[in-house]
Amino acid sequence: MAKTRVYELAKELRVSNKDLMDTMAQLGIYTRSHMSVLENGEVIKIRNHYRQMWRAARAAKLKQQQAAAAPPVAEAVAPSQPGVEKVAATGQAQHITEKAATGQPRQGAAKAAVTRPEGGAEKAAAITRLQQGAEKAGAGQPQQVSGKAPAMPPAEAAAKARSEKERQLAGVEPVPAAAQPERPREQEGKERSGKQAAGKQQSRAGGQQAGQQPGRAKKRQEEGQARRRENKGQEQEGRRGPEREERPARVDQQVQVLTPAAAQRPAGKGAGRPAKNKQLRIPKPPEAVTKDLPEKRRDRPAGKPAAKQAETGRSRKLVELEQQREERLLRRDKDKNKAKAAQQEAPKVVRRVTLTGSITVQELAKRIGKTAAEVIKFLMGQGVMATINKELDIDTAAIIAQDLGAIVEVKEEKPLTVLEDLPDAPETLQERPPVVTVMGHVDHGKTSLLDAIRRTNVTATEAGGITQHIGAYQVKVKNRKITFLDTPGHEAFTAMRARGAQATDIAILVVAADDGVMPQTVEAINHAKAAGVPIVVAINKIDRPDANPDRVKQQLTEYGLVPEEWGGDTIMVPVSALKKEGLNELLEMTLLTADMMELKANPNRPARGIVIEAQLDKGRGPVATMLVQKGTLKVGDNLVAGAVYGRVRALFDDKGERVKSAEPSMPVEVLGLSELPQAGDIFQVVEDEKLARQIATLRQEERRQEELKAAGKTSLDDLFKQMEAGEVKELNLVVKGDVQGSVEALRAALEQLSTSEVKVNIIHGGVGAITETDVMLAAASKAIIIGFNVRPDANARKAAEEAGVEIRLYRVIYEIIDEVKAAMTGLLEPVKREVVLGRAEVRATFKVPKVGTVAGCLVTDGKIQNRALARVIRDGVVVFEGRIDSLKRFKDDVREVAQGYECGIGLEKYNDIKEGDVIEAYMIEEVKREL
Ligand SMILES: Nc1nc2c(ncn2[C@@H]2O[C@H](COP(=O)(O)OP(=O)(O)OP(=O)(O)O)[C@@H](O)[C@H]2O)c(=O)[nH]1
Repeated sequence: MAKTRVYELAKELRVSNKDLMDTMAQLGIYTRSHMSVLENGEVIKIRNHYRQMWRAARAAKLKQQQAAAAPPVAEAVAPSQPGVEKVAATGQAQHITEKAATGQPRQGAAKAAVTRPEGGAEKAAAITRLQQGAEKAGAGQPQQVSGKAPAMPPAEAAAKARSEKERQLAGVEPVPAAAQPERPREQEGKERSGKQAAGKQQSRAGGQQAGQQPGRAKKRQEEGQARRRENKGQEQEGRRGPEREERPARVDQQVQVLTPAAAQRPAGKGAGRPAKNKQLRIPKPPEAVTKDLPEKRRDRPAGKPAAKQAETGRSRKLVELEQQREERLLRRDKDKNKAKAAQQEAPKVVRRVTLTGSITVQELAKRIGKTAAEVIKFLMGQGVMATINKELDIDTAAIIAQDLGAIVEVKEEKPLTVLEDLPDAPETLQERPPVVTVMGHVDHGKTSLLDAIRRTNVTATEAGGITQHIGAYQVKVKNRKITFLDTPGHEAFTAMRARGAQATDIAILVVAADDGVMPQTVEAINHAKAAGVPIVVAINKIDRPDANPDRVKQQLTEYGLVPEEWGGDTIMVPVSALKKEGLNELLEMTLLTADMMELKANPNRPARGIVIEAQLDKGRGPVATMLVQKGTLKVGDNLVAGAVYGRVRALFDDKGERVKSAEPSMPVEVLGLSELPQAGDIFQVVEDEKLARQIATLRQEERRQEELKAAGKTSLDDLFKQMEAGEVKELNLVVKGDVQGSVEALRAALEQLSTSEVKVNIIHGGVGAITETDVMLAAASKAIIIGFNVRPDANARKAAEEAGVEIRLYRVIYEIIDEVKAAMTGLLEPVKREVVLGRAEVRATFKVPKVGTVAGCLVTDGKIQNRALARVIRDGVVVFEGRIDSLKRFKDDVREVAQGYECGIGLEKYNDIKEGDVIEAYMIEEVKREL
């Protein structure tokens, strides 16, 4: 579709470019110049605006005209419709009389000037002639007619119509058809008094007589010629069939019954006509006509049969036939008008439409209660060619719907992948069990404690103990439940947090009373703190002779955990998992903490929760352990879990028993998923499987895209950019060092770098190599790992790569401080980037004395430069990195060899080159950092 430029639209709307651009600005459409291209929606909006302005102006003018035209409309006559004029022209004086008496249309006169500008001159002349003819025919006193209300000469009428049109276009109030109000009165008077208005034949005879009168012959001849010209065109139209006759009916708004004046019509041939023929049609206001009728129809002159008859002097028979035909058509018009009036009387239904995105023509039509054809027609009117299946953008659709009479509400559609977690009304919330995770240093007794709790509180009633089926279970304490996530360590914890999910309400930190606070204890504290989860400390192994709970308490204060008895707010319970001592107290304290947290959920809603773990079962397919957080999960529910979907086929509780539903905080094993979800994925019940599948598919695609990007994580290099963009307000760091002293020093120095814009947060500091756990914590907290004199182990490196966590390694403490500082101020050193120059494939190898092994190569890609950095790649693995030592073409040393040429390459201090290896030449380029 062709684009519309501002100046084109200005031309079309007949306004200046500046005026148009001013109006556009009012409409909120801004363009640079008159050459700017406008969107279709904008063009429609502007056109509609102008159209509305014009309508308003016309309506105002019409009102003024009506107000100015006293005496009442009933006395005015100015037949505006082709049918009316036609009847009059055939000499049917009584028609004119009736119409004049019912007062049709001064409006019509104005309309003739307004809406039929082109034909205005001719029409004015025709009207004048018709009136003359009618008067003569009716009264038989032409002298009186001409004396009282001299007919406007055609030229004058044409000029008048033209000036009327010009005024209209110029926005000047047109003068109401000044000469016309007098005529109807005359006609009416004459026709009422004179019995001469007896019928068509008489009037025709009158016309003929008048034509024979001496002195008038010339005038009649002129008029006859003018009429011939008009009627020629009309005759052609007449041949197009009844369609033409129907047109006035389309314009009509209502049908008026016979007026008293018409009822008193004298007897004659016309009197024998059915009463329905005397019904008058009131035309629509001019603007409606202008809108509804195409230009060519509006321009059409009228009065065909009268002129035709007068001109050709056809036989009476013919005229009668014609008259009958007209009557038939008028009857049809009347029926149509009746139906139309009935339609118009019916209450108008205004549709309310909510648009959420693009929509097809067909769908829009359906929504606004129109036919597709109506919408297409509207679009065509705006210069937009559309098919039924054309997709309309939301703005265009809104404009169309509004213009076609609907009330439109536009709502942007949320991406389908995001399932909104609707908040529950406070009154729907009910208390739910707390979800607890046990954390602590290795061998401090996490597993023993979980076991002891389970055995004392779950198995007590069941002989022979219980086999735990899933990675979570519930225990009962004083008729209240506590849910334990059986995932010792931080893996599940951090994995979940990395996905933005938080399953845990409370963390139980296990510290062995004989061992005290250890590195993983600190890690656990930092994890819990980063997640904002309250900690209940279980000081374990108090049965041990060397147990020293107070020392543990003392150590914990260093990490901000101060026991209640020392004035702090951390609950610390001495326990022995081995001896099952203090367990109830620990559980009670846990419940107390939960009470303070007021953990509530609405069980009466579609379930939502977290995937705790998932595995593929040979017989049962994907099996996921899920923790319901809100609502109740039921068998048969359709759900989406991360990027997978499914329908709950069966539910099993922590004892492996089949259940029908799972309430908030209940862990449950779910069967029926399409694939394996990931730990930490959020699951949500949706209405139907189709929607679930749709969301899951979109999420899969989204995840793929995210993996490709692997960006979005904080990195020191673009820290400043992220700070500027307001994306980063806190710089989270995980600091690992070789000794505790350096870690502490680093922590203090880095924290001091905090500014008003960015706070430096050391979320974890520890001694030893960078581990996978560090990476997981960093990933969950969007942190950067700083390694001082330590290196990441293989797993950590891999995990960091996968999670997109940045690990920065240093050997000098000041370097760390300087770099973080520089990153925060956007002044980091230029980035070094590798640029590959080219590749060469080794086709043969030669041993050259004193030089070593030389590779005979073909440059397959780019170029190879002498002394360039190079690496040898064998089966996709880099086996050597160094520099090109020699480069020869035949026996000559060359600086570079281009693609497609053979060459000999010698590598610096590397002779183990083999046939099939690829030598990649590259250089390191310094790229200036962009702020
Ligand atoms: N004396 C005594 N020993 C305990 C107690 N709790 C655990 N242990 C012992 O401590 C050792 C480690 O206990 P676990 O429960 O495996 O400790 P953990 O923290 O789960 O260890 P990881 O699973 O390796 O992280 C075992 O030999 C337990 O028997 C206790 O309360 N008293």
